[in-house]
Amino acid sequence: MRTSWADTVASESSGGGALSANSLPFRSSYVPPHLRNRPSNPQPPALSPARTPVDPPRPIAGGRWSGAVGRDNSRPGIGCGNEIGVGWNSRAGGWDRGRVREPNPFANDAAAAEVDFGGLENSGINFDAYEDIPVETSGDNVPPPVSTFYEIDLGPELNENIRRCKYVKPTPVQRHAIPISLAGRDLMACAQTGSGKTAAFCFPIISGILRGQSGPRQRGMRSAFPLALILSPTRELSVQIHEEARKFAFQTGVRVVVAYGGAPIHQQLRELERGVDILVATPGRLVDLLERARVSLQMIKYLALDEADRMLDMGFEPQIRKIVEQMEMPPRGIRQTMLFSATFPREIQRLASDFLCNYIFLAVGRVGSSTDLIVQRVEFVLESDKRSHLLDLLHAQRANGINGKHALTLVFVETKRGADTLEHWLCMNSFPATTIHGDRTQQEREHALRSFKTGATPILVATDVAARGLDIPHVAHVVNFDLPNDIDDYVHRIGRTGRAGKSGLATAFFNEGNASLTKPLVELMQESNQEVPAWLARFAASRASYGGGGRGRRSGGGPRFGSRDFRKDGSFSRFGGGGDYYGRGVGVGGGGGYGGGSSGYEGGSGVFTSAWD
Ligand SMILES: Nc1ncnc2c1ncn2[C@@H]1O[C@H](COP(=O)(O)OP(=O)(O)OP(=O)(O)O)[C@@H](O)[C@H]1O
Repeated sequence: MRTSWADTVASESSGGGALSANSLPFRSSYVPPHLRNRPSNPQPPALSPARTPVDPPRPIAGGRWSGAVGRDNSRPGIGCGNEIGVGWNSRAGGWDRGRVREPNPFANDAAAAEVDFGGLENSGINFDAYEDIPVETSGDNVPPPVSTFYEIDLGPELNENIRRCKYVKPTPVQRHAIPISLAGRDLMACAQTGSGKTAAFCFPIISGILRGQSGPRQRGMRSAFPLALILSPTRELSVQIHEEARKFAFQTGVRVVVAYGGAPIHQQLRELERGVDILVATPGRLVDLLERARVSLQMIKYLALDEADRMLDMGFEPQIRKIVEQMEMPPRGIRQTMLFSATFPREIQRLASDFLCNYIFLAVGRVGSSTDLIVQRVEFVLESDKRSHLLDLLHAQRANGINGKHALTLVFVETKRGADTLEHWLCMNSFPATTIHGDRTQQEREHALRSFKTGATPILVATDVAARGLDIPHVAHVVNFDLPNDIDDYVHRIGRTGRAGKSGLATAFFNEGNASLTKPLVELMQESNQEVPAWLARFAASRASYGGGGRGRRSGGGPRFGSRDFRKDGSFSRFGGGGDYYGRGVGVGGGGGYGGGSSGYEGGSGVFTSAWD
């Protein structure tokens, strides 16, 4: 039987394999990391009564909120009460690893490595490609970056898992974001697609939980009390973050659970009942669990919003606001909040600042820019010619053997129906394809993604539900069969290729219907050192000359790449009270493609629902 490397390492680290599976004591109750050094407490936790924002959760003696005991003075939280407890709970020797029966989260990696991608795979992560990238930080007392993981005291278990993930050195966003978060600071971080943002927020959370000493929690309680909440806009992305976080938390005792819509809730409830330290969720399902009182946010210390600009976008913001402000979550300054995305329009930054306290703004590369590793091509294709043009591309790709025999191609279209008909047509023309969109059942969506990832159906036709965050190795080509109306959506879509330092190709079919995208597209291409076709440059110039440049963005004017941290714009009002910034009154609405169904998340009739539950 094949044994994975991670299995071997895991059995070595648990005592050289001395314990057989049969000899493992039955794990009768979930013991959170912060309790490993304590005598077991048979009493259920005293649940705090409902609190107002000025009445934070009751500090637990020696806990992070006490502010007096257990503080690591070398890394004080700044200004808002964020602070880090000392010491590695598991380091002190109280945790019996042999007690934890945990499926090996690295097992799928070993299986995936066996799929033949024609020599494409892991030719090595080339993060040197990011070395020269400009980095901007703003805010008070920004902690300095690190160069290696070992400069950061993440703890032995996490370091071991970093090694298992084969991460040799931190990516630029990790170099900056991890020390900032470990110092207890709130963070708004913008870094290019595929640059390692997931680890950048997961590592400090796991490390913080291992250091912390929160209140007790027992298995079988009706409500689960996670310490960290990671919200993401789509089910598939939540599943992916969960898988990643489980790898990072492997053998640490930190328990990660995922909750998302479209999947049976009872199974998720059972998982929650077994205890949870980090809850990864989509907002809709989370609200459901909160309303059923099956999850309580009272103990949340860490809140991370992945794809934060999407989470605070038009239509979604009220739900996030409800979760963050009306569901007993400790207020900002008590919890630590981290927002990550590759794009951060200024008005979304403004909204986001409501959730943050004296935060640091971090931009790795230009805000909203795309990585130079993606070769971007724009071709003029009439609507009526799109199918035959796509077929030509695919035939050429097949004939040239570009990127190996199982190179994956991701094709973005505007509508769910369009996705189905294109998939059918491709299959009829001997190009095995599958599709993912909001009208498919969750089971179908997950099956489609698996089939694509393994190369069984090397073409995936998708709506924007697949545009953000998905990390699918071997996507060699992204085709924008229908371009989005918003340049940020374009950035995220093409970011499904050219990840983790690898190169990729993105082809866009452009015609008069995409006129509003011309200017931002040309700007984006120029700043990513792409060759702009002469016809496109002329078209952009002619539109500019009669004032129809179009922004294709929601940003409401101003230079696109001016000040990155909106606090530097000078266009916001600043009120006292701990250095937070309020610029409300600038709406997010009005054009930009967010109501028209082209880039909305599966919102039929302008209603954004199905990707959210
Ligand atoms: N330090 C590292 N060394 C090597 N690989 C890494 C490192 N950090 C992350 N990766 C890998 O890089 C890939 C991209 O990471 P991730 O999905 O976190 O990117 P991202 O910045 O969140 O992208 P997106 O903006 O599209 O969501 C993943 O396969 C991840 O495992």
